[in-house]
Amino acid sequence: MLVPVEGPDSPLFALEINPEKAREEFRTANQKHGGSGVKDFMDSMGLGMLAEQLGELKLGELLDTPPPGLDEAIAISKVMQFVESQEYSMFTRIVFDTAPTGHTLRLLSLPDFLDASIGKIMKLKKKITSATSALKSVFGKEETQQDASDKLEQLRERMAKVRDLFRDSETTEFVIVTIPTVMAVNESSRLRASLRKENVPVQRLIVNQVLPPSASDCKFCAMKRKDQMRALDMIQNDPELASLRLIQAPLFDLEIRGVPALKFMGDMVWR
Ligand SMILES: Nc1ncnc2c1ncn2[C@@H]1O[C@H](COP(=O)(O)OP(=O)(O)OP(=O)(O)O)[C@@H](O)[C@H]1O
Repeated sequence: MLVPVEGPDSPLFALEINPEKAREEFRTANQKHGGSGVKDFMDSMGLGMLAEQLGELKLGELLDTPPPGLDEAIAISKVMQFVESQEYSMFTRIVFDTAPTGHTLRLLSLPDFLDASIGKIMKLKKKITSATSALKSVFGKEETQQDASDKLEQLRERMAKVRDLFRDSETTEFVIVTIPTVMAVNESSRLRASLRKENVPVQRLIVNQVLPPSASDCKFCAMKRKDQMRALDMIQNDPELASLRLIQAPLFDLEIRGVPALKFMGDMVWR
């Protein structure tokens, strides 16, 4: 559910997406009208053999052990739902906080893969539907199996839109956020390379938690800062990252929590 962050008049809203729950919705729709429902129905008519053959198509299993990245796809699909809905047209900006790099990359390369997977699921579904509707027509049963197929088709259409939205530099920007360590910089470089391959627009790189120059005689701080400066140098010399607009965000001595703190930090980062 979309909730205002600061009370009723807040211009800032937040929403947590629970992919597991969304997947459950698909699974339930499938089970109700497809999977076991079909098998029971056919069993009751002495057609268990056919049901078993259909069972070998493992439709249920496809949803139980979804292809990698399906969770992210569903999350994005939910966001797309909001982008399309009139109710959400009041928003000027939608910030999508992605999962760690590996998931994000999977997500970006996913639409094509998923398109094929959904296509496969739907083909199987059609096979089952035509086999059972022949039987149903004999008994005059009108139950439809549209629900699950419709949801999959919807998911597929949304994925296509997401694919386009992510690549539209007029409306979308992918902001990479990293920290000044060698490992994080290397990871960000790989991320940028992958985003480039996928034609996703990137302009800015935020380096968070940069230690301010030490005013005191803190040896640890001086060492740490030197270490961070090395990572920052790496960014300047990295073929993937050097061309990006670099924004440094200092490490604050307090944990950034709550709207006033976030606003304070935001004002510094987005000057
Ligand atoms: N510059 C900063 N100064 C002080 N605290 C910070 C700073 N940046 C982040 N933090 C704190 O570090 C913690 C983790 O931050 P955040 O949730 O932004 O990280 P994240 O990388 O997005 O995490 P995840 O990968 O789990 O989403 C939070 O408690 C946040 O307040």
